[in-house]
Amino acid sequence: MSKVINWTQYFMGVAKLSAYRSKDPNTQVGACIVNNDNKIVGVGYNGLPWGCEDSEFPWQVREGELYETKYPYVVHAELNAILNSTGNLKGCRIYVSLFPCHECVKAIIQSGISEIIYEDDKYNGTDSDRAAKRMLEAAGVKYTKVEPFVIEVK
Ligand SMILES: Nc1ccn([C@H]2C[C@H](O)[C@@H](COP(=O)(O)O)O2)c(=O)n1
Ligand SMILES: [Zn+2]
Repeated sequence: MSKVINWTQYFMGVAKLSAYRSKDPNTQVGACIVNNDNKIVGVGYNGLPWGCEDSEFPWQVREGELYETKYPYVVHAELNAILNSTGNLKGCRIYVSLFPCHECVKAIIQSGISEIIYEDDKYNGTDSDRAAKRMLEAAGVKYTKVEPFVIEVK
């Protein structure tokens, strides 16, 4: 019999596939926004803004001057998905491979997205993560962790 995946696996699968487009050598993140009709209305991954060549900007992590790291330049997956989206996001869900940072959470709340579904939370307990959850709880935006899944093809 053919394998059928559920909606969560499907949309998280799209988010994770999108992550493979990221040039970040350390952390690839993907996001997929879905409306109440289960239609995909935006996808994104972490990458540089338009016109900023991957080969001309740094990809280093936290050592040295901020200017020489990736952090001031990278657009996060969730923000890219919001910016790439079509139409009103009120009541939509966002599927992300990694729990959003505090900056993306601000954009998620302001865009009207009402639920976050995520798989990884490697920054759990950091100040950014705690601030993100504090804002989500105040704003009444739900967040749900799902277990990673593997599709077996026979
Ligand atoms: N929810 C998230 C968290 C992080 N990102 C991006 C930003 C960077 O490209 C990378 C994190 O870098 P690290 O310090 O883990 O090497 O992931 C995102 O898009 N969404
Ligand atoms: Zn972020």
